[in-house]
Amino acid sequence: MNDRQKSFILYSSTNFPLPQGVRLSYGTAGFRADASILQSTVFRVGILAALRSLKTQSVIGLMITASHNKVSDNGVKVADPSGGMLIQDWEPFADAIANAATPINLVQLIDEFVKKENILFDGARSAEVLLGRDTRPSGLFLIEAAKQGVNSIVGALALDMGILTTPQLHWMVRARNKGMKATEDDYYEQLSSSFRCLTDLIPNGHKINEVDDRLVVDGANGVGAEKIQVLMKKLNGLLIEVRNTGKGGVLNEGVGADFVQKEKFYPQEFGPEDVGIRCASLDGDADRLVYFSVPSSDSSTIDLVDGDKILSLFAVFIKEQLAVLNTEGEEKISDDYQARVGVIQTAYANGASTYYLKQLGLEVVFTPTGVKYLHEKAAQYDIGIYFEANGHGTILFSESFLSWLEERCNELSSKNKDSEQHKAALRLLAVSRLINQAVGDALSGLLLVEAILRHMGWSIHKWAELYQDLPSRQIKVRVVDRTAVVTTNAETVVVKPLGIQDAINAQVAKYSHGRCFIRPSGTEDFIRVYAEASTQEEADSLAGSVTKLVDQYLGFYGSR
Ligand SMILES: CC(=O)N[C@H]1[C@@H](OP(=O)(O)O)O[C@H](CO)[C@@H](O)[C@@H]1O
Ligand SMILES: [Mg+2]
Repeated sequence: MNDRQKSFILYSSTNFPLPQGVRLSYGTAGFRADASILQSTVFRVGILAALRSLKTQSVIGLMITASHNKVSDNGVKVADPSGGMLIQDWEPFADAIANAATPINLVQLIDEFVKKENILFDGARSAEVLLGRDTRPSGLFLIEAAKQGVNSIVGALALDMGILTTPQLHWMVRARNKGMKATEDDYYEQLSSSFRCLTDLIPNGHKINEVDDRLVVDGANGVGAEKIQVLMKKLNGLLIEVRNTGKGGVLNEGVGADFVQKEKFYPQEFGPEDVGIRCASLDGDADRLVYFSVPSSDSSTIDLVDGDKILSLFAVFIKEQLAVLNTEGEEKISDDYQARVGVIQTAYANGASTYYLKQLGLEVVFTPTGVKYLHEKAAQYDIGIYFEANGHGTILFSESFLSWLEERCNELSSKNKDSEQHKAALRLLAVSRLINQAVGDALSGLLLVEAILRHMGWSIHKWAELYQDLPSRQIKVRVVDRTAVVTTNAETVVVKPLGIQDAINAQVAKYSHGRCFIRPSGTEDFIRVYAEASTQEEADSLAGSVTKLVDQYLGFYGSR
């Protein structure tokens, strides 16, 4: 870095002093904190995004959101050139600059990093960062901080894309870097045209009745509520009633996918009068999706259709289409290709879903919690389907599989356009265009669910009955130091503190279908205890006894 560049950063960073006593870390989902202390962090992440763009010679994304957290919080995360999360190698640098005490320290850290990464400032290169934010009021001043951060790198351009869902920004970054159409309108166009393609290919006779046709969406009083209404205008024949649109309600307060999945209770503006209706819930930045229905008018709980069941629905459909494509017969395709399909889950996936998916003959693998791990694993397959139980997930298609599929589709089309094989190939191609290839996306996920339910002729109840969830219980336990817990095997086995895993095993052995694990949360100061068993009482009791073990081994601070 030359002196001019250094003094540029030095000068602009004096406008964004680090608040006293603040220590932040780029966790599972970027930096998150009370919005009032985030300006310096966002400014610095703006610098990081510009450097990442210089390094990769690609467009980078910067999103201001705190997802399902409360409205007074905010956060910032970076989208890499592929549209995925920031490469993990850069996270320590993000941590270091976010916590640099003075502008001079900051410049020093950047200078060292630029040398280490061999980032060239030769004037021939430029950097471009797309900025997006959710509907939080604090997004307005934080986006200004981000712009100044980007602009403090000579030759870097910050493009403010306005209010977007997180997946829309990731989608745009990916599309820009692939030289594809990349505006917000292009996003709606791609989703709506591929949805139409899927519904046009629905086999005759699969009609669902009027009640099952109705879909009501909880927009979490956030950005997804507005965007889904824009999308809906482009779709013929899919009527969506949107509630919790932000007018009158507070973002994520008693609403949204996180609330619905964790509390197993209907969100505000929903209730007994919605018995039997297919309902869906988005989170605050619309990258999570769950479905639910209200079983009866006197019920105090809901029938939750979580990320595991969305995954299962997608897996059933993909498997079915692949089987049709590979059928022996007149239209047998010349160049057979056995697509490697992988299903990726975390330890929080309900055991019944894993059992179901394995019974279907699918390869199921586990990764640690956090979509960056699931996404990375899914990218190793021709078709990688991943979901967290909380509703974040997508389906990734490999480039090589897609180009094979396109060729086969052309071949089949010239032989017999109406063949079942041709239709299956068209459907798989449409899924690859509909479902967001960059990151989990509630809007594209919702359209795929809707298309598949129509294809199958299934109601939400029929879908919910794919398998019966095993009763489970999650408890958050506060301990003296949660980093004292070290896990292995996709977080299912504790290696430290010594002895606790044997004690957990001894408890689990007492229950039929018992399963239990503990891990430190990556986003909150808690140890999470997860337990599953044949009955709710047993799951509660197993979680309770393991909570006691956590208190015993790690120091008691209280749990809830
Ligand atoms: C049990 C659970 O829901 N964990 C969530 C939560 O992570 P923790 O590390 O468990 O705090 O937040 C992550 C980011 O949103 C999400 O990826 C993950 O699924
Ligand atoms: Mg989210």
